[in-house]
Amino acid sequence: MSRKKLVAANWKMNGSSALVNMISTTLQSIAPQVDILICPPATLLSAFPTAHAFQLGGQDISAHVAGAYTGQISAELLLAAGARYALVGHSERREYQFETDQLIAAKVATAVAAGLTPLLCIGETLAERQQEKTEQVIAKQLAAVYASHPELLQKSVLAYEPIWAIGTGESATPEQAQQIHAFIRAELAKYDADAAQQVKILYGGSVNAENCAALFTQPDIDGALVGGASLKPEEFAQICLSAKE
Ligand SMILES: O=C[C@H](O)COP(=O)(O)O
Repeated sequence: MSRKKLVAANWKMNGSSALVNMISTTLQSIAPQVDILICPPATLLSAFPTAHAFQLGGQDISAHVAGAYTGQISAELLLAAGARYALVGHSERREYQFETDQLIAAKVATAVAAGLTPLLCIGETLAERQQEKTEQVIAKQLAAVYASHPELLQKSVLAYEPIWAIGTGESATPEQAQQIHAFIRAELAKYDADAAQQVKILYGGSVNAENCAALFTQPDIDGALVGGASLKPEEFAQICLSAKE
């Protein structure tokens, strides 16, 4: 099964209109050759030029459709601002905003119902890895979303982000990542065997221009979710080019 690679940028709480312009210019010639997604802070979504060959995404989405939810951003608002994807369940939201598996499942369903592609993030902490609980943790995170709603899988993209590798400079090795990606795909096959073969599973955690090529050669790694390196247009462009088939 060949899956086209997707390289996604998560700017987190960084960025500026100057970076929007720089990245748009830098990616102009690259974007048609590889699937690229930029997830800037929501306030910058509308700053992107309307004609661009990459996709835009939100970094989060409300589980609610509309209403009195101060500070939250609905799927409809994201769509109106040009987004076609939304990150859901990033570990920083699970940790700092206390997001539960149940809330994350509701957000995935809300995104799909509105026509946004959810990019669901999963992964284990260092302590969980050291206690050999990685597979158990990931199986639970996946089951929370797909066990009762397997139809959501064919509309999803996933990202495996070991929390110990995020922003630390210590990426998982290609072999470590591949092992977990294969496990994720096997778990997903329990819910929808066809969709499990087609779903893109990105790797995230200290991806940079040096380590991306080796990660992209692994059979179950379908791209990357890039944090820090996505704020450097030239380096991000190199990562995107490495993903070219
Ligand atoms: O969403 C992106 C991930 O958290 C990875 O961040 P990083 O590339 O800075 O480690």
